[in-house]
Amino acid sequence: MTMSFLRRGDRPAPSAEALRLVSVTKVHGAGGENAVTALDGVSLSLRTGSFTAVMGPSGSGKSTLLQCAAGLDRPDRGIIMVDGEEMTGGNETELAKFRRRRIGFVFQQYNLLPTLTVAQNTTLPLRLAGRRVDRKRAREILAQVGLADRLHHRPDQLSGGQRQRVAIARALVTEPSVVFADEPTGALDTRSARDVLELLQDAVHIHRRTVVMVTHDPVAASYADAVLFLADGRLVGRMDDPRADAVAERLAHLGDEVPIGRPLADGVRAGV
Ligand SMILES: Nc1ncnc2c1ncn2[C@@H]1O[C@H](COP(=O)(O)OP(=O)(O)OP(=O)(O)O)[C@@H](O)[C@H]1O
Repeated sequence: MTMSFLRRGDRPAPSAEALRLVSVTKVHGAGGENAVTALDGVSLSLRTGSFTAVMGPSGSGKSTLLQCAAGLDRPDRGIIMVDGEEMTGGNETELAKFRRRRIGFVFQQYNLLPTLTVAQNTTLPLRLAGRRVDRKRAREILAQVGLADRLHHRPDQLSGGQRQRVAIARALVTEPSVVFADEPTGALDTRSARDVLELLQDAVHIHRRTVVMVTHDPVAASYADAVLFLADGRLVGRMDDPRADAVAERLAHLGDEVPIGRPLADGVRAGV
């Protein structure tokens, strides 16, 4: 990697809130006989410049949480605020605009466009948002993720780890308030996974982005500043400065826990 990254413990000063969820509920198939409550009154608050992992058993609602928090899906109830601005109001066009301005995504399967070059994939969100494409900035950001010499390659000429680094550059190019990563290391070998996780750490600790990452992997989660644990659509625990072995241990006992947080006057739960 070409970037250095700060040691854990070198935290930014306490600051503004990047993401807030208030009593967010999502029912898949609402009204039908197969309705599933995937999120059940989830409230949380994440500060700007934090790196949070979301973990929980299969079916606990992690992807649904990410999709709702990122504005890719709409909750049935509750409020989502990004940088103090409510995302949950408005129509589809407004929501898409909001997302393009404020949100970045990294997916497990990269989701790069195969016919575009690395540089073109990276700047695509700027073009979609009708913003000026600053090629120098794109080159800089690709250099930061170690791909300065791959600008004109196409995705099928890259390794999985390199593709995911393009996806990170693409997520960061718009300088979003929050980057959501859904199993970003799920398809990678150990070494490439470490590179990707270090880049996400850099985005947080050097560039003060806010990252929320869903993962099944306790080692990946240990790169975050904190882990939130979900079970049955509810937040049931939080671990600061997570170590992989402690995360694995907590995951193994998740079913034993009760939802955390006592409702506060404004409806936000304490402790999350
Ligand atoms: N489109 C859908 N229609 C019906 N039910 C759904 C839909 N999407 C998710 N669910 C259900 O909602 C619950 C939460 O799903 P979700 O995908 O958010 O869980 P997850 O924690 O991300 O799981 P995994 O770790 O297996 O990816 C599950 O019971 C799932 O079956």
